[in-house]
Amino acid sequence: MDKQPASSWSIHTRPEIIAKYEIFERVGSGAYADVYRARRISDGLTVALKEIFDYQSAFREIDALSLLHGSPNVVLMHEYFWREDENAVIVLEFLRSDLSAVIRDAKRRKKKGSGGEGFSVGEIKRWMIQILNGVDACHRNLIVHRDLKPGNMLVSDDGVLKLADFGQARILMEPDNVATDEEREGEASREPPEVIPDYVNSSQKGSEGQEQEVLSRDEYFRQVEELKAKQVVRDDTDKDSNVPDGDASCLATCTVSEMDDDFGTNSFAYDEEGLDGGGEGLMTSCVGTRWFRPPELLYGSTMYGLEIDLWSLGCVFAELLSLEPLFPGVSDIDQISRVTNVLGNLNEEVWPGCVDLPDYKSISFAEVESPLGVEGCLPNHSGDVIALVKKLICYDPARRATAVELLNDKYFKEEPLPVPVSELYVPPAMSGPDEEDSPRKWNDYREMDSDSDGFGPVNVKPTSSGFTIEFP
Ligand SMILES: Nc1ncnc2c1ncn2[C@@H]1O[C@H](COP(=O)(O)OP(=O)(O)OP(=O)(O)O)[C@@H](O)[C@H]1O
Repeated sequence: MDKQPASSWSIHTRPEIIAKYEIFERVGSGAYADVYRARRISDGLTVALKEIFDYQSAFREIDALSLLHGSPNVVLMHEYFWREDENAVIVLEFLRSDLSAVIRDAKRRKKKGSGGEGFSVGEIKRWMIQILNGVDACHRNLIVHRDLKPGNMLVSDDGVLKLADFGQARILMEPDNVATDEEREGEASREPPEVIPDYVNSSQKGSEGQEQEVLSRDEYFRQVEELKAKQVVRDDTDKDSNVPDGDASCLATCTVSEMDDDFGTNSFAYDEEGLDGGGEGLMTSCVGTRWFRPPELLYGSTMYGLEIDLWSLGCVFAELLSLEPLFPGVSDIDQISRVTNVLGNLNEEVWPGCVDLPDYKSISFAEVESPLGVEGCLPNHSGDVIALVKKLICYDPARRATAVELLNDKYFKEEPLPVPVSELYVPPAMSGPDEEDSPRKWNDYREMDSDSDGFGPVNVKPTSSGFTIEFP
């Protein structure tokens, strides 16, 4: 979705927000959102204000973060602001860094010879345990994140990792709960309230305020198995059109220059393009970030489940081990080709049923005589850890290990043990303002966003309670 030219300004004109938050500099910008550092006026808490330009993406993020509220390895949503005809703004805990910066720094230190050979085994275990805990929380709640990558794993100064960016997440529902058309119409009018109260002191609640059901391990697996078997999903958030994402494949619809320009690190969700194939419960395959996208999506599947996150998890695991992306494809076809060179050709032997994938017949590669294997991508690593990565990086989604299965693996319990979180190294910010003392003030935005506002020059004057903007 194109950004509105004035979007990055609108947050500063929202009285309900500036009454509660002092907004500083923009700290990030993604495909669907701008993120600002801010201070909660009531108690001085530093927060991130995420202004989301896309309705569907906002709904997804709010729904998922409401369900996941209180999960230690998922970013905390304090509250959100939602008004008709305005961008949604969600208030998140502020985390300064992310795993991609941590990996980049480790790689830089390794190159300079100043920081050893990358992460220690104990560090890798601790990072992975945190990631797995976050993914397990999502999957227990039947939330498929659909865009797991190091850049979406935020990291606090003291080493706590939290999954973030749920703009592409889906909540999978059991078949019995799939809405009828009438129910969907009714739901279309359901919108979050304008402002939801701060969550900080509340107990863990679901998005509708109900107590969050705690699933037993058996119940969790039972639900996952049931979903795997039936593969029925309900999109709770397609309120605009009341249609599922459709069955158009990524290769059919997304192999355009845009896909080739992103160098594999940007996120895509093509839901808003109306990929309406009319199939009940289908999802788009055009999600996620190419380097972390599993084969089923690359081959155009629209019937997938939690397992897509497990493939991405495997890619992140491998990247922690080698400090290099596992499959850095430069196009979708190159992406599939890289996977094939490592895992061998995709056929019924390795994944029964793969011939039914929408794009299976339209993509073929020469026979790969001797695939590299995951071990070939991770030289100098133990057989144990490679076996673990292989449990995630395998063609057949049904064979991928769940997050909780991995967490229970002996690898994480044996020597060398995971280091304490406080011993994880988080690189200092490369640049940027002093967080507490010299925040960028309103006038900075005129310069920062001069290319993105549609207003022309404006006069911003601080006042005792906030600021005023004059449009000459
Ligand atoms: N809670 C937070 N604390 C600090 N910075 C954040 C926070 N959330 C997001 N950011 C920053 O803002 C950037 C964009 O946020 P995010 O990835 O959530 O937006 P998006 O538009 O959904 O992104 P994408 O293009 O990956 O889908 C992040 O890369 C990060 O730098």
